[in-house]
Amino acid sequence: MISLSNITLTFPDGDSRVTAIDNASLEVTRGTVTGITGPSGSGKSSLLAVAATLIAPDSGLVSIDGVDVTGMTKVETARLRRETVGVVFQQPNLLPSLTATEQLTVMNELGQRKSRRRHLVVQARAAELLDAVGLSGQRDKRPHQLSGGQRQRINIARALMNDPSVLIVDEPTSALDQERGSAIIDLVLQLTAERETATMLVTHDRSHLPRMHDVLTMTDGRLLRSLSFSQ
Ligand SMILES: Nc1ncnc2c1ncn2[C@@H]1O[C@H](COP(=O)(O)OP(=O)(O)OP(=O)(O)O)[C@@H](O)[C@H]1O
Repeated sequence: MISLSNITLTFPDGDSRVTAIDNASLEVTRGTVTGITGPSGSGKSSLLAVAATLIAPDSGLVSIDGVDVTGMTKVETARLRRETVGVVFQQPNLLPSLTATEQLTVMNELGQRKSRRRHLVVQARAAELLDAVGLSGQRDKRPHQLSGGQRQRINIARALMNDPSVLIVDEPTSALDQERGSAIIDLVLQLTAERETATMLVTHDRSHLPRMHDVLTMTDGRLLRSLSFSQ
C-alpha cells in the first residue's frame, strides 16, 4: 500500500515559487488501480514523482507498505525504491541495441557479482514477465522490430522485474491508438490484480477511467475524488 498525506511540493519560479502539489492526500491499497487525471500542468507528473520517491516533497508524509519514507537518507530511499517501486514512464526509453529480454535483465545483471544462479533467476523472471505481457514470441526482438504497443508492454514488464508493491504509471497510452491504448490499460489492471501492486496511473484519456478502482482529478495542484467514476 502507498499513502501520501498532505503533500505539498513547490519549484523555484524566478523570484517566487510555483506550487505543483497543494496539500494532496491519497491512499492506494494493493491490488487496486487509482486513476489520476486533470489538465496539463495541474501537477500529475509531480505527484507520481513524489509517490515514486524520486522527489522529496516540501512537506507531508509518504509511506510505502507502512514504512515512512520521509526522513530517510537518499541511499535508504534509493534502496526502498529499488525494492518496492516500479515506474512506467510515458516514453518506454528502451535501449535500441538490446533485445526484449535484455531490456528487462540489464539493470539486474549490472553491478552484481557474477553468479550463474543469479543469472538464471533473472533470465527466468524476464521470460515469465514477457510471457505475462503477451510477448513470449518476441523475446529476441529489438525495439525497432516492435510496435509502439509492444514497446510499452516491455516498459511495463521491466517495471515489474523487482516484484514491486507499488506501480507508478505515467500516461501509458498517449502514443497509442484507442484500441491498443485500451489493451494496455487492461494489461495494467490485470497485472495489478495478479501481482497485487498498489497502482497509480495518470491518464488524459477519460474513456479509461470507469475501469479504475478509484479516480482522482488534479486541478492546480489540488487532488479531488471524482465521484462519478469511483466504484
Ligand atoms: N522541475 C520543475 N521545475 C519547475 N517547475 C516545474 C518542474 N516540474 C514541474 N513544474 C511545474 O509544476 C506544475 C505541475 O507540473 P506537472 O508536470 O506535475 O503537471 P502535469 O499535470 O503532469 O502536466 P502534463 O499533463 O502536461 O504532463 C507546472 O506549473 C509545472 O510548470
